[in-house]
Amino acid sequence: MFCSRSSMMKKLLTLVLITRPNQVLLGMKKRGFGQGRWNGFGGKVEKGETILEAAKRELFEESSLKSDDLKEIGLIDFEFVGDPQILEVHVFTTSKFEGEPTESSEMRPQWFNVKDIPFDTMWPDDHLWFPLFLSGTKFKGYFLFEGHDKILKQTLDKVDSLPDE
Ligand SMILES: CNc1ncnc2c1ncn2[C@@H]1O[C@H](COP(=O)(O)OP(=O)(O)OP(=O)(O)O)[C@@H](O)[C@H]1O
Repeated sequence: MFCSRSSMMKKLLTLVLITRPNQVLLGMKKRGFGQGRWNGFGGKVEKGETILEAAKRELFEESSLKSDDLKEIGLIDFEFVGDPQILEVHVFTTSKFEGEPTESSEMRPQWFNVKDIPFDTMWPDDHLWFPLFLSGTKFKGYFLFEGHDKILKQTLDKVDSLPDE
């Protein structure tokens, strides 16, 4: 199979943010990448599935929620100094879902008021783009990290549409 240099260097990931009036559902990551931080639900896109399918699957695996209404709202590239692989994170949101948030081996879900989002215990990029997500504005971003706590470079732009739509 032919893989272009850019696709070889990219890892596709999903991130799903579930909302209800004035609240957002976050999960405390219990293990693996981003352990100890609140985040949306998501993970790696597996072979043979679309990005949207991966988003739905990870949402269900990590929170027990199902949704057929995920809308892509953001696209973020993350780069880490010393690592050639870019993480391409597709951010989805919906307020239409079924089920009760349930703790999984990976995530402990909790509703947060939008005025009370625990940015101090989240990835440092989140407080920069959450306002766009919360206001329903589509966005594209790029963040260069040194380690997991420091952003060295960033871009963040509002967009009218995202490539996969
Ligand atoms: C650097 N700044 C960041 N800011 C906000 N969110 C970030 C992030 N970097 C990664 N993310 C998200 O973190 C999850 C990791 O998922 P991750 O545990 O690696 O995937 P998956 O569940 O497939 O893993 P296992 O195969 O079980 O290890 C995934 O939603 C991804 O979008």
